[in-house]
Amino acid sequence: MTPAARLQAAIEVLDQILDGDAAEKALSGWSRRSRYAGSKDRAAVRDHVFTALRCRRSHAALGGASTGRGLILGSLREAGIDPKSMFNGVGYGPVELSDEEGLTLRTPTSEAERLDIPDWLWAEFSASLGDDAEATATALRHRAPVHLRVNSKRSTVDQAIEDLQEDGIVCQRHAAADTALMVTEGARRIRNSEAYTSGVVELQDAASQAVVEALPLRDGMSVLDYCAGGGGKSLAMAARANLSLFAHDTAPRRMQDLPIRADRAGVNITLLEPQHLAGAGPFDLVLCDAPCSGSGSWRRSPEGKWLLDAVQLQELKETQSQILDKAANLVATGGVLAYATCSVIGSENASQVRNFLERSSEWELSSEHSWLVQNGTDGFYCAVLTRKSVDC
Ligand SMILES: C[S@@+](CC[C@H](N)C(=O)[O-])C[C@H]1O[C@@H](n2cnc3c(N)ncnc32)[C@H](O)[C@@H]1O
Repeated sequence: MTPAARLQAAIEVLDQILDGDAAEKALSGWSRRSRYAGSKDRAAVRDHVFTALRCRRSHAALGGASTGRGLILGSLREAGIDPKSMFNGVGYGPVELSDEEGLTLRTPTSEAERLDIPDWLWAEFSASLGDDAEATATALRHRAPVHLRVNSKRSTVDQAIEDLQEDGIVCQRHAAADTALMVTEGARRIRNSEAYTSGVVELQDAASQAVVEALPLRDGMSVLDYCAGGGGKSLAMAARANLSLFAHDTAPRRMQDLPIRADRAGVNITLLEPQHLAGAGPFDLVLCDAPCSGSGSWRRSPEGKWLLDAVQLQELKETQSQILDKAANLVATGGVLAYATCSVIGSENASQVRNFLERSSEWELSSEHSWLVQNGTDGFYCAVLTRKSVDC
């Protein structure tokens, strides 16, 4: 496919997404219909689509319309490419620019529009991040790096780097966590590599790994991953110590791949169905990787940025505080409750923990950590709380 034909394909996929389809569904539908497209074409179309979704507001302004065509036009203008070189009706590329499209060049007017944050959230986003708000929003407009976690049950970091190199995947250590690697070349080969299929590495953002590093895990502890989802944190915890480890999620089907992943990693994780939670515990440590706005990972899932609204954010905060209360009851005296989100919004993070501490006097804050997107990871927050001993 020519570069212009790839843009036209992205326009069609974006129109489907703007009509309500999920990005992955629209992209896989296009791939199925486009047998002529090679792997480089698919990757390029995907990149165009995700760039447009990350920068949806500013590119719509620059392109004059919130349509696939407007977004792609806006992205060319931001990149300093003359749109007429692509929108020229040649081959399978986009048809020529109309007079109106040729003229439209509205630069974003507000901070929120320029930085691609929804208006309703801008005040809270900027208050939460203070001087870091602009850098965070800017980082969220760009593609996320690919990170791997080296499974210390299977290998060392140096050995994993060598193994990956043999499969054409070049990595370097990431400063955020001692198990974290950043992939600099060959990311598309990961899933077929020997290191991945044999459980030496897992795909996981470095901040997710850092959250697990911040937990005081020791051999012999009983641990519950209360919001386990696909089990990324469970697997990372299992690799750090010999634990009696349980995974729970209110939607157990989200954990369906966890047994296979645990097998590949050579670790044991027991799935705990919601109906068995009441009789379980107490645990030495409970991790709540709570459902949240996902604002720290919007560069990976940019649709979330535009789908979230104020009502949903409020509902998420209510769920977060209920989760804290329920999970706290499962922790043994002297044990640890860890609360984490991939959000950069203060009311989902430190404020939740402050409110919890105000209503639960037997808890104290042991440590608090946050990771910023502009430092090369997803945005994350984690608080580690300790249940005071009875005689305190
Ligand atoms: C941020 S995701 C977890 C990601 C996962 N820990 C990982 O590292 O891959 C949050 C999870 O919380 C679950 N969840 C939502 N409400 C819950 C609740 N009230 N109790 C337990 N889990 C809940 C969701 O189904 C979702 O899988």
